[in-house]
Amino acid sequence: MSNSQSSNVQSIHDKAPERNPGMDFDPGVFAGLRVNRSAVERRAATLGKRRTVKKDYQAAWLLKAVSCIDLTTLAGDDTPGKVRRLCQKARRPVRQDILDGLGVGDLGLTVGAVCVYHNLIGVAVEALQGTNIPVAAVSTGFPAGQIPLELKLAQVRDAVKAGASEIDIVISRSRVLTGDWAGLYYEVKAFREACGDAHMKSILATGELATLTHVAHASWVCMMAGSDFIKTSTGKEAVNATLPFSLVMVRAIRDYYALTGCRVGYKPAGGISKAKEALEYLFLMKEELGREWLSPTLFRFGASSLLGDIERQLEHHLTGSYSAQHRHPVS
Ligand SMILES: O=C[C@H](O)COP(=O)(O)O
Repeated sequence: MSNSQSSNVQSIHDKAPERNPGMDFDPGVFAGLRVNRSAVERRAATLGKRRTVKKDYQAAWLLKAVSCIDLTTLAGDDTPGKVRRLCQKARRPVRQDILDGLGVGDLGLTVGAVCVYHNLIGVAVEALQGTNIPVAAVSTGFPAGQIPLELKLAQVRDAVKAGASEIDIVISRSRVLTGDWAGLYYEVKAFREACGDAHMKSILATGELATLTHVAHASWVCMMAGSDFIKTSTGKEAVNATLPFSLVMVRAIRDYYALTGCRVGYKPAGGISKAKEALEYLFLMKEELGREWLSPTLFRFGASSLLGDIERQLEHHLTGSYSAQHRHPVS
């Protein structure tokens, strides 16, 4: 792999994060927007098409994907020990012998963040001391969000106090399903204020929003209310991240940028476990938003098992058994 390819992976990780100040609630901006499902699905299908790309570029893109992972554990059997092990992996996500084999030496490569439940924030903060890896905490009654607003706000403030610098909030799906866009805006804005200096990612739970038009409108409202990232799913819905949901959301991000000049990040999450899928998402970001969004400051995968497959594919890449099914047009 060339020096410029490997330094690209490291330098994107050191950029300052973007912030979104939000804007006044204005339903006129999105009310007329309707999403054509079949057009979106046709476009999504093209992202999954196989084409070949030079093996060196493939490895560089997989390393970039690693730097964009929110390495996640959100399970009932999470323990302090499990979170400490995850943080160790976050510090050195790819085995040194693989990096040496790729010719990139000591890249200083880490994942984008470690994402945990509220009660394990302190453990993760301690285990990541001395690194610049942020701790992300899921909040506001994750995953369903079915608790009172005061409890949600208290949870956000508490997570920040415990050391989380990224807060993944869940929106109230009922506000979307009943068309209460102003209610959604003021709720998310209150979360934004409770986050203080922490970054806020708003989880739409797209699989529970009934229509792609709702996904587009909810994306707009969350961005207007000051979300730094919009995120598809909790990983707990029946349908989580998909390319059609992603297309709708990144196009809303593109249009919000055109209107406000502000870059909002994107986080597909839930069920993304294969290197090939990661490449499809990177391709989507590059095609729809441009290279600027191919950075952990503006793009994250929420994933608990993706890193393992990427590491396996990088290893296969070295041994020459990198499978044709993983070739994909990402450069
Ligand atoms: O936010 C992240 C998701 O909960 C992770 O979902 P996953 O376990 O399907 O990768």
